[in-house]
Amino acid sequence: MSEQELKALRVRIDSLDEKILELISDRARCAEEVARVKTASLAEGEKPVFYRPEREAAVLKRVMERNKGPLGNEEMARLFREIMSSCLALEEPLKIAYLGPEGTFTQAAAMKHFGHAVISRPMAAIDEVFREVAAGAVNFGVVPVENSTEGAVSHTLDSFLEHDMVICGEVELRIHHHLLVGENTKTDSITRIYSHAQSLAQCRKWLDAHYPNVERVAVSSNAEAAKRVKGEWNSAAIAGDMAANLYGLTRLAEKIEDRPDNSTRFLMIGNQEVPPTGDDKTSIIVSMSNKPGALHELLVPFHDNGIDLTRIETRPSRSGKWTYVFFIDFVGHHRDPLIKAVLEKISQEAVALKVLGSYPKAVL
Ligand SMILES: O=C(O)C(=O)C[C@]1(C(=O)O)C=C[C@@H](O)C=C1
Repeated sequence: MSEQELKALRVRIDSLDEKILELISDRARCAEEVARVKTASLAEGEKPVFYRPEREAAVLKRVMERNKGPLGNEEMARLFREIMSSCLALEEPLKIAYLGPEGTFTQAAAMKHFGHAVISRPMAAIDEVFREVAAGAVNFGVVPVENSTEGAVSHTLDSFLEHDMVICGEVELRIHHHLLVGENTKTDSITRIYSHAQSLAQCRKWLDAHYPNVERVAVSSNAEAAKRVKGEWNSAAIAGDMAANLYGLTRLAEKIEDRPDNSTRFLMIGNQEVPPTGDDKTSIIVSMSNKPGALHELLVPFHDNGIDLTRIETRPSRSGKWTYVFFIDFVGHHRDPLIKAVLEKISQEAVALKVLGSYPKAVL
């Protein structure tokens, strides 16, 4: 390519950037107007609801449907995700609590869902995320709920039994783990590997093959593991890219998870009900009486009405020995007439039924 051609293309890019800049500013001004309209139409004592997950899902879907390339749909939606995040911040900067410390996959999930124009606060434990939301100190919380290799995150499920929360969104993240070391680590003298218990389990086979005699130490998070390694010469950590970059660690081995499709699903928790979008999921907790066929009775209405169950998990109820609750996710919104009828049928048989929330299926 000649210098001349390159120059001409850069002039074109500059002119396109100017147009994009103008359009983004126009859009931001529109969001400010939206905020004004939302605030003006309030009844006495009513608070404006700036964040609208159902609208955000619709905007991102529309972008993906209309995208003609060459950028891929996900890439384009990520750009719009950030534009919308900044527009919302003009209306009201969202406060988000997540399972910290900084550098966890949960933080990455929070950014993927809400974008970067939020005020985010790392919490030391899942229960603290729930408490922060319940206290109204933040608008939303982000917690991991299940991993495709290791299954349910029981702390999160148990926290739903103790707190009244509304699930308002979900996001899935591909989880890649690396073996990380610090500047001072003697790589042939590693005697200890730190990570979160779930991550150690997700890399079990790799560790058995490569470090069979090294002590595996479970700590509160992957980011905490990365932090510890910085100051020690004989240890390594298993963590992801965010933690590696944050603590300046080197990747001794990359993508060491046993399953290449290893993914974690995260939930957004808050106090806000989300209206139907036509492509939603619902999460419920049900407890049945301890009698033969109880689980069958619970599942029949879903089967009879052709409702797609996406997950079912059992946990001790914590209110009696050998009694259990079921966490069920299914496709549909609790306001859909068919789903309403199914939930009514189940509640006739159940000891208790609680709808944790209906929310748009993850777009990104
Ligand atoms: O449509 C709205 O209600 C808006 O507030 C605008 C907007 C946007 O930028 O598109 C911003 C925040 C909401 O969460 C959803 C959409």
